[in-house]
Amino acid sequence: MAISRPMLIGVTGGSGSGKTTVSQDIIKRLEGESVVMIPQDAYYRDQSEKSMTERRKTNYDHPDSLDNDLLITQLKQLLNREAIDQPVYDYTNHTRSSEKIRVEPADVIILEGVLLFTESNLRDLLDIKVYVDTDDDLRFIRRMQRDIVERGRTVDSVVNQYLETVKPMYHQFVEPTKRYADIILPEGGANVVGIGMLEAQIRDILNKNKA
Ligand SMILES: Nc1ncnc2c1ncn2[C@@H]1O[C@H](COP(=O)(O)OP(=O)(O)O)[C@@H](O)[C@H]1O
Ligand SMILES: Nc1ccn([C@@H]2O[C@H](COP(=O)(O)O)[C@@H](O)[C@H]2O)c(=O)n1
Repeated sequence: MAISRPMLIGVTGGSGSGKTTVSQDIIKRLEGESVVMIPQDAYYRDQSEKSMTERRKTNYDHPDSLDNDLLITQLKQLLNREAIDQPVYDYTNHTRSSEKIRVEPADVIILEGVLLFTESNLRDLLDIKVYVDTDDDLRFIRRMQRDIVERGRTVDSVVNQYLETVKPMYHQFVEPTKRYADIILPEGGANVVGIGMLEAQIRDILNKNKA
């Protein structure tokens, strides 16, 4: 039985904090329930008109780099139980790919991304706000390993980007939004107790809405 209104959970925190890991763990724990995950990264602006040199200079940790209007429109569609055609982001080429993913509505929508709580229009849609809080050094190490293996980056490019934009923007735009969180989850995916409590809260809301 579907619940009356889908539940929207926002999982934010710095790059490499474990947002994706936590979100995937929640989805695994909620097996059998109707759950979908939306990455905010899919809504980075299209830059196909720009040269590769220009794309490399973009500040991807500033709120203006994201098309939050499209994200909010599509979230409202999912909340109204309408399917969406979600954009797909290509990190190697720093732009949207030509593909789109059809996402069907679900009872639980997990939205994860670095800049979820900066804009009140987006924040106000979230039923549960989670901030994954992981030390800067761990986040940097994890990002370095991941970006080289999965996002086509070099050691130099990861280090330069981190010092020029990722770190200063984190302290300017991301970390201050911790105060909006309902739940602060230290250590991300390793925090089984915290994730278990989040799972219990989601199940509680689901069961109340099904009754
Ligand atoms: N607790 C952890 N211990 C070790 N590695 C982790 C842990 N959590 C996440 N990672 C790894 O760190 C990288 C970044 O994690 P991810 O969940 O993608 O972070 P985010 O979505 O916040 O950028 C991934 O390669 C992931 O496998
Ligand atoms: N072309 C791009 C677009 C984004 N990024 C970085 O992605 C980070 C957010 O994703 P996480 O999975 O790490 O949360 C963000 O910090 C951007 O710097 C990029 O490097 N290139």
